[in-house]
Amino acid sequence: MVPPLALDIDGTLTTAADRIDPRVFERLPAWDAPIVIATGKSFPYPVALCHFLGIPEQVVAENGGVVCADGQVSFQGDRERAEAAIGRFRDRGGDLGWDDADTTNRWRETELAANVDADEELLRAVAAEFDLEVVDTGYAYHLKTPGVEKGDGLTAVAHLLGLDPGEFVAVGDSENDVSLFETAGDSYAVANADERAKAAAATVLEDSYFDGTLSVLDALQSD
Ligand SMILES: O=C(O)COP(=O)(O)O
Ligand SMILES: [Mg+2]
Repeated sequence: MVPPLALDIDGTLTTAADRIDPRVFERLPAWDAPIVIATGKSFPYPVALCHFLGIPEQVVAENGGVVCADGQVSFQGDRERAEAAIGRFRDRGGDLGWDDADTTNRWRETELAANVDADEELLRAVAAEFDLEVVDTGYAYHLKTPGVEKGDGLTAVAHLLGLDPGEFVAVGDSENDVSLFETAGDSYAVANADERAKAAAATVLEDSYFDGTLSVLDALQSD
């Protein structure tokens, strides 16, 4: 029997070119245990991924800010505080680095994100003034409420599914996956992972991006 999975998106289900690896569409729907998609992206992205994979909408979005499973959704974190902080960031000349549509933040409910080209030092200074924290995923800077974490989201989803979070195997690539690795029973960092993720994972994989994730799926299926 294969274990339930907690999978990050960016850097983990993607290629080096930031696309979903096409093999995700073969392997995830065929997985014979629950899958939780745990991401820093806003809620519609993992929901759409689950929808088009044809798997249940079991999702941790916004780094733990949004949790969805069993037809229920809950929220943690203070978007208004993040908005106030971004107001001050802009007053001091900061720019989040998105276009007018800002599809990165448009549907965000509990935190806000800046482009990796944004002024990190200014963002961190403003975050400290508002008792917020900045998480660097390598794909964006997330201005979030401390204590809201993917790992707690996984615990919430697991309980909704009648599972223990320790039954899950987690795969991820960046510091926003550290809590996921600490919560799951086993954890893997892909080879492209940042140093914090590598230090927190039980195993650092030889392969990068979805090649690394696939090596975990193959090994779990042959156990
Ligand atoms: O939203 C991000 O910055 C990264 O998303 P991820 O958690 O799926 O890697
Ligand atoms: Mg990632």
